[in-house]
Amino acid sequence: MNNLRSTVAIVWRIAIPYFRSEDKVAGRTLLAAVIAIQLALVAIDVLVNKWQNRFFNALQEYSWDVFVWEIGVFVVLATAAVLLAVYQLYLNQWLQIRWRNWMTQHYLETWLDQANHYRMQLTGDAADNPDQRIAEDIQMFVQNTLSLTIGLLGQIVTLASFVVILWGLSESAPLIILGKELPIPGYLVWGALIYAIFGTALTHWIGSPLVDLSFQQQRFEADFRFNLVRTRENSEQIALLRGEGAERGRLLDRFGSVIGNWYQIMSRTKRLTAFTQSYSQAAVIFPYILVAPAYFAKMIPMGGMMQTASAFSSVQGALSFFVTAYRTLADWRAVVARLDGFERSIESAATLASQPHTVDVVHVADKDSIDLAQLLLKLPNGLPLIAADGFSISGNESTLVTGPSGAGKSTLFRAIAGVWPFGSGSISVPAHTKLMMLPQRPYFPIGTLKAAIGYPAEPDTFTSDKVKDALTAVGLPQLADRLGEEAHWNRMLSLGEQQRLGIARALLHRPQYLFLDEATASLDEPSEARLYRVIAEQLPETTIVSIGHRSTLHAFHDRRVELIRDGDRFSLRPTDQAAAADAAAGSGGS
Ligand SMILES: Nc1ncnc2c1ncn2[C@@H]1O[C@H](COP(=O)(O)OP(=O)(O)OP(=O)(O)O)[C@@H](O)[C@H]1O
Repeated sequence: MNNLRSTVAIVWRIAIPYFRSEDKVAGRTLLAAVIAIQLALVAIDVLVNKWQNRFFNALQEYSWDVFVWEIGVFVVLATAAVLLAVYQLYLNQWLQIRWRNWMTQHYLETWLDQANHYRMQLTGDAADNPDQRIAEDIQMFVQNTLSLTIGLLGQIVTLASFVVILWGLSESAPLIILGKELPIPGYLVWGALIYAIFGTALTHWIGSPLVDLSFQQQRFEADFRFNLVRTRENSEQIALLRGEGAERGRLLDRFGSVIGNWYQIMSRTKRLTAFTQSYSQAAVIFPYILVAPAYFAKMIPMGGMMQTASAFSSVQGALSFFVTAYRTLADWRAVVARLDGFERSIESAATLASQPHTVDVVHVADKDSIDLAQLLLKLPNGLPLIAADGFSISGNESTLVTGPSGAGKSTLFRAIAGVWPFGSGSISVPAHTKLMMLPQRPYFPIGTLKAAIGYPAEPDTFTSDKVKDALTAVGLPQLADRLGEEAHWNRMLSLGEQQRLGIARALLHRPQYLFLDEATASLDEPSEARLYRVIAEQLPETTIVSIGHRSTLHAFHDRRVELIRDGDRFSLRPTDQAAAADAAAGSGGS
């Protein structure tokens, strides 16, 4: 029960924002229309039930005129039912796509907001495969929430309407057992109720493991798909390493989980279907058995018996809603749990950035330096990585950061960019200043070359001439004629070419601070030197901060700082101090 209550609370939390959003008028109107049609359909069911009484009595009494009239009545009722069903589905689908559209936009916004997507990965992300949650789970959530709630509402109204009819029929067709009349008021209603309670309890007992199995199935499917995408993305490496065999094994391993879980679902579903099918087959005959004695005792006519059977099946059907919808309910609860986990994961990634014991990145007006104060960067597991205090990167003073591999140079850049939350202390950066980070392997979205270079700006932000100039400046004039070509540029260009494109991006964006994290390391030294000269010429106002291991880079920077080991962490020191520290350590050791 608690479980059900918490699921309903979660569904409410996930579903209600749409009906309060800017699209609320359309959403609420469509929902109201779908509900109104559902109620109208129940009303038609009630009319058809009463019609059955008249129709079968006309048959029994060989009354041709009444028979023809009732056929006409049926045609009208059936036509109305068909039209209502068609428009209910149409409006339902319309509501689904609007709701899904809103939820997808909302999820994309919060997931991509303030690097939440990145922090979610860092924290070991409880929400696996966000792609699946956004692409598939939202769609399933919207579709199943609508079908289940509208279905449930329809069944409640059906129940209320038919219980009254069935109660009345119980009086005209009293219960007769072994020739004796048993005066139980509303016995047909009680019969339907006991039948449905028994069915629901057994269904739940047999089917409850399906919720977990369904959750796992969706996860395994998403894992398998994600690994296929990774194989496709890294196909060159796999081909060069002859890794196809290993890859096949790994993929089949993942697929094995899909299959294994599916077999469990099959076996559970088989048991559940065996029960639900027997249950609904028995439900066809059950009301006839109850009222047959009264019919054969000639206490009710044929029409009365047919009406009773149909009313009984409506009440029993409504009461057995959970039996028939169990499989959908199991899938739906799994989807609800997955979306809930995703929302929580985004929320904790967002709060992680603003917690008191994290790195505080403050934007200060009227200053032109980046200052690190009492900064201690940590790994996600809490171990210290880098300490820096009273350290500044002044505007217009280019800095080269060096240090051993794994010392935390890239992490320092991540912290300055405001995406590394683990640690304490503060980093103040000038307000309204454009910082740009260029990693060793720049990212280019799949699309036109022009859009890929200008990323993350809108594709038309830079004129084609400007982009061509930038390409020529970085030594890629041969790409200048291909600006409109769509491709997967990360896969198509060499790493050196990608790094040149990265610099072209910086030339277009003209940031005040440009952080180059081994962003030219794949180029030969003369080409690297040429690129640094181009940056200095074309971006004279830009402060360069580089990470690099080559000594040839020294010439292009005003000062050097080094990360040197200091106990369990690395400290940031200007190289003259670092050299002194090294010398001291050396003399101490000898
Ligand atoms: N997401 C992460 N989760 C856990 N540990 C991480 C994560 N990112 C980085 N690290 C660890 O932090 C340490 C510093 O990594 P970082 O990439 O900053 O080093 P680096 O000095 O730039 O190294 P290199 O010169 O080899 O590029 C490494 O030990 C790395 O394994």
